Amino acid sequence: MDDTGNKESNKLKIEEENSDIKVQVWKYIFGFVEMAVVKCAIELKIGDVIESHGDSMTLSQLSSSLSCSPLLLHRILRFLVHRGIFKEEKSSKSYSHTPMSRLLTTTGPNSMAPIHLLESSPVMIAPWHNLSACVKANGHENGSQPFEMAHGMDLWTYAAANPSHSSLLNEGMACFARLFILPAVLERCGEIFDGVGCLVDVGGGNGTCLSILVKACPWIKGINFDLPHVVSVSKEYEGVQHVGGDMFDSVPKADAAFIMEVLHDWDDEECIKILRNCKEAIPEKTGKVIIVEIVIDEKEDQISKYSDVKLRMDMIMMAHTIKGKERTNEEWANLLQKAGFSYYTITPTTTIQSVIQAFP
Ligand SMILES: C[S@@+](CC[C@H](N)C(=O)[O-])C[C@H]1O[C@@H](n2cnc3c(N)ncnc32)[C@H](O)[C@@H]1O
Ligand SMILES: COc1ccc(-c2cc(=O)c3c(O)c(O)c(O)cc3o2)cc1
Repeated sequence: MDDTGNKESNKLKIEEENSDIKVQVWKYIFGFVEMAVVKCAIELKIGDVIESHGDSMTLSQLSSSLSCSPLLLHRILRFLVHRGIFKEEKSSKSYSHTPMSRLLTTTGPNSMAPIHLLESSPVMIAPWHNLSACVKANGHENGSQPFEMAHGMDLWTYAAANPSHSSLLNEGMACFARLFILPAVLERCGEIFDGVGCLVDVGGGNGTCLSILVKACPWIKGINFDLPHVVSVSKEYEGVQHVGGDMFDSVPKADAAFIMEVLHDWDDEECIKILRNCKEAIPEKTGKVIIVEIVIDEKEDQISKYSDVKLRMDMIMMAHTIKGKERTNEEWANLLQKAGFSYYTITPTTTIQSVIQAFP
């Protein structure tokens, strides 16, 4: 092809790429719209009403049940149906559930509402506005945290001072444990709990995780260890003892320690302190620390369908803690070595987290 031909084909390629970019750019500019409209659907209880109706519902049935504008409701449902949240049956002009919309009911074992309402709450959105300032400020010593800039204290201090937010946080985390992580851990590596008589869940939240584990592994006696303001309002579960304390001081003794989605909230120095206290709590010869956390994919051949959400979680840690982060295999190895563990294994699961077992 002569020069003119090359120039023309390059011009076409750039135009094609540009037209694609001109479409892709909107998801960054208006990315918040999906979160906000799903939040609206949850607060309207659209999913709950369709579920309790037991079948599909027409727009007028829905709008009268929800006491809301049929015109606005139609436009919200049109937006949601377009992305597979609810289904419109053209013949009967009615709406029914899809697997994704079932996650948006406000109650029941499949509800993701608590974590969505947590992430979309003003308390958790506010820190994002401080991100760039904190990224700059942390270029030097003692930079501030986005959450602290927004609320005057860190996430956990705020939760201790605001019981309603603490409940939203704990219910949200429990959602993830119940719906995603525990099923994935038990499916892929349930044998890690064989022979464990007493298991302490460090930073276990409201005990949901242990309540599921002791049902699946009835030989386990669970100790749910978290801050006093968390365990003091936690529901009682058979086989689970709630213990309040500070993981930076000490961890209750057990055959094995379990710590899920906690270490990523903290920097290396704080993680080493927590891990050393976990190591102190277990038998030197037979004990282990079971860590459930994201392992960031570094190499091209590790990239998976979960790679994007893992990086999103790393950004959430930056916005909510600045000190916390998701870690790569190498970073986990470095942390565990500094905390005095002799060896570790990493087992991927069928969700975004992996199971890291650390042995004294
Ligand atoms: C992100 S949540 C994870 C909860 C639970 N492991 C899960 O995955 O659902 C982190 C937990 O660490 C707890 N936590 C924070 N600081 C703590 C401390 N100093 N001692 C004990 N627990 C703490 C919080 O109260 C919260 O329940
Ligand atoms: C799919 O499994 C999960 C996804 C996300 C999370 C999760 C863990 C956290 O620790 C966490 C957090 O600390 C936080 O401040 C936040 O806003 C969200 C969040 O999500 C767990 C499991």
